[in-house]
Amino acid sequence: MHSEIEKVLISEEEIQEKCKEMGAHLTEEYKDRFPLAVGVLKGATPFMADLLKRVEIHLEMDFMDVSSYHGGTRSSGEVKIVKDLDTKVEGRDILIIEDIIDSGLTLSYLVDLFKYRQANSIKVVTLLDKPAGRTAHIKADTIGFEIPDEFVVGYGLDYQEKYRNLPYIGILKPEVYGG
Ligand SMILES: O=P(O)(O)OC[C@H]1O[C@H](OP(=O)(O)OP(=O)(O)O)[C@H](O)[C@@H]1O
Ligand code: HPA
Ligand SMILES: [Mg+2]
Repeated sequence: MHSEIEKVLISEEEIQEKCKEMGAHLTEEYKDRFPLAVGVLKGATPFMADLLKRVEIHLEMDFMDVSSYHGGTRSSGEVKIVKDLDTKVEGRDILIIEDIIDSGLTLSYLVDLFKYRQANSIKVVTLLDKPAGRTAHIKADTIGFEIPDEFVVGYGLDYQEKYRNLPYIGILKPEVYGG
C-alpha cells in the first residue's frame, strides 16, 4: 500500500498534533453547551475519532452518510443521502466534521439541510481544505490544513474505496490511476 504513494503530504505526527490543537479550540468554543457532532461518512471517521478524543466537554455523536464521488476523483455534482441522522436537529448546536472540503457541494448540501431542520447553530470543522477545487460558495469555520489542487488519499480519504486506512495524507503515484 505505501509503495503506491508518491509523496506524503501530511504526516501522522502532524495530523495528531493538529487534532490536539483543534480539540482545545472546540473545548473552549463549546464550553457550557452540548453540541451534536455530525460525522460525514465514510471519509471523516478517522479524523472524527482522533479529534473528539481531544474535546473535553460533553457532546453527542451521530453520523450521516452522503456520497457524491462514488469512489472516483471527481464529484458527480449530485449529493445523495445514503444514511440520515438518528438525532433531531431542531434547536441543537451542530458541529459538522469533515475530512475534506473540495468542491464544497457536500458541505453546502448539509448546511442547507440543517438550516431547514432548524438547528440553533451550525459550525464546520474540516481536516483539509482544498480551496482551488471550490464550486460552491462555502467555508469551514475551523480548518486543519490547506492543501494544493491535488487528489489526496489516506486517513479516511479514498480512491476507489482504498487507502482510507493509511495513517497519513498522501498523493498516489500516477500509474495507480492509469491501471
Ligand atoms: O467538497 P466536495 O467536493 O463535496 O468533497 C468532499 C466530500 O467528498 C468526500 O466524500 P465522498 O462523497 O467521496 O464519500 P466518502 O466519504 O464515503 O468517500 C469527502 O469525504 C467529503 O465528504
Ligand atoms: O482529494 C480528494 N481525495 C479523496 N476524496 C476526495 N473527495 C473530495 N476530494 C477528495
Ligand atoms: Mg470518497
